[in-house]
Amino acid sequence: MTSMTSCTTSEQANSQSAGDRKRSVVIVGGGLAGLSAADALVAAAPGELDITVIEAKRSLGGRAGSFTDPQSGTVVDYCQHVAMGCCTNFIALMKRHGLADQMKRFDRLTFLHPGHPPSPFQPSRWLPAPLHLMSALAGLRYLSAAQKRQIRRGLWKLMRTKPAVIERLTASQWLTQEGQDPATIRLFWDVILVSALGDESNRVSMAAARKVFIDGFAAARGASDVHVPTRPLSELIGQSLASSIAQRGVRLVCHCPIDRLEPSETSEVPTDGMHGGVAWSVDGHPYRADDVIAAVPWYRIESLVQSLDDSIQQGDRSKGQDPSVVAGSSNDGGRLDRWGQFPSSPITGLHLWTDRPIMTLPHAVMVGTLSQWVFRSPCDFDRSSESSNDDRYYYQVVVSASRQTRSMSQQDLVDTVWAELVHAFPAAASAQCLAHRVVTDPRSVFSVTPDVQRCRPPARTALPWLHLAGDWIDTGWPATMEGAVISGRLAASEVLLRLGLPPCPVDAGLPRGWLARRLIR
Ligand SMILES: Cc1cc2nc3c(=O)[nH]c(=O)nc-3n(C[C@H](O)[C@H](O)[C@H](O)COP(=O)(O)OP(=O)(O)OC[C@H]3O[C@@H](n4cnc5c(N)ncnc54)[C@H](O)[C@@H]3O)c2cc1C
Repeated sequence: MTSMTSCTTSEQANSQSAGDRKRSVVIVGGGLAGLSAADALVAAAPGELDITVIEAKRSLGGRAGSFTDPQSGTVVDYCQHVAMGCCTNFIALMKRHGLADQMKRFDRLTFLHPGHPPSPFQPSRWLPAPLHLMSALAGLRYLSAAQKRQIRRGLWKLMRTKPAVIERLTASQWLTQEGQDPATIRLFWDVILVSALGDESNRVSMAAARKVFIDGFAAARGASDVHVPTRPLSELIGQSLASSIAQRGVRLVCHCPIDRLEPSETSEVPTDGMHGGVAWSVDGHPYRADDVIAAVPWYRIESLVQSLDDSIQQGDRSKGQDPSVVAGSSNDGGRLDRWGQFPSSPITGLHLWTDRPIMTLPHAVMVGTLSQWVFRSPCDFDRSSESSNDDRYYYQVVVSASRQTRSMSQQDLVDTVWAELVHAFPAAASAQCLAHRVVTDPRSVFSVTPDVQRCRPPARTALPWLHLAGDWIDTGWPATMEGAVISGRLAASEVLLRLGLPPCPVDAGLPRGWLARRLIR
């Protein structure tokens, strides 16, 4: 990509003379949050800002990335990502950059339980939300009539319950309290929650769970559609999205880890009486800017801002503000040591290459098995497997909150998953698994526990020049591409407010249907 530079060739980042100097913004971290912040800034103040995104790795996109399989040379995602229809800010970002057609939308899922025939799950396109879910729920053949009644009762109660009432409870506490039996929790609520929140119902906050079921299913038709990338994420986000943002005038610097952030002590960053900041690269290069957005994961932020800890704690920017909305004020949300300690949850992607096709469905949700989702090669959706000329067929099985796999050998894991696939897809019985690769990121996502939910900071910090982005800040969303994109827009808004410009809007989601507006509190 021509618009990207590496650390050593990026001296021009600070080279403008004072006279023609534009106000500068450095964004540390080139994942979706950092790219979204750059996109929002360049759109809100075209030509007015000197924007640089600095990324530690050789490529952009962060966790939404891919690797090259050394055996076949094919590029596959570390882990399959999907967005739901309710992820309107992420989808809008892709649309703005002409990439929406590279995500394929599915309004029908298939649930597979080993003891039952396949269950299609397709919400009605005609009934108003939330009634549109009823026929889909009725079609889940592995649930008994009594379990479906329990689920309908639970969903009804959830619609009538305000998030504040349940924010201190875990999902399993609330579900048990509301009379959901363990089998119903395991076969229905957990199936959705573990894949949407990346963690189990006995850990995640019920308020986060409510968001999944209300915003992701009940509030609007189309909210539960899944959008699946048809190209590897490294191409879609790391290259196409990043290039498009660069073409609008954003400088991208890769392979340049930032060591620490400091306030600027020099007049090189003349400001409105407020100092800017300096992002120091590990090789000692200073990137000075009026505003710095730290768009790194929760487990990296502490080391970056360590030297600022005191000033963040003592900053007086919160004067006149609600203390609960300013990171660095004395509430829990401002405790730097808390952010770094957010618990994480692992997700495992099991990549399998077979000698023949094993499934014709594009993807399926697997229930009551170690495997949770299986995807056919997303690049293959528009071709039937039978007509593909490739001599190997690629599948990915995803296991979220995969702590239980830690005690399994890789071979045991592959054997277990393969046996589950053979049971679910008879064609797999005659197929040979030619190669496999297991990729587990132990810090895939932060766990949205009730404690974490209370401590997530806003984009604004007590230091006027420093703003936070990343899926872990307080966006109201769990660790998702949507949360990352919103966080970037919130951080960009802080920069714009300092410039006296209006903040950039955050899309509030799909409009609720008339009945949903009446029923959902
Ligand atoms: C296995 C897995 C499966 C997932 N599945 C889904 C899914 O299906 N749907 C969904 O919506 N979301 C999914 N997610 C979550 C989604 O990937 C993340 O929420 C999102 O990508 C986070 O973006 P981010 O920019 O906040 O953080 P990141 O992507 O982590 O980006 C942060 C960037 O900062 C860089 N960085 C860190 N330290 C420094 C430094 N010192 N200097 C410079 N740069 C630095 C990192 O290299 C990285 O590129 C999944 C995540 C994982 C890991």
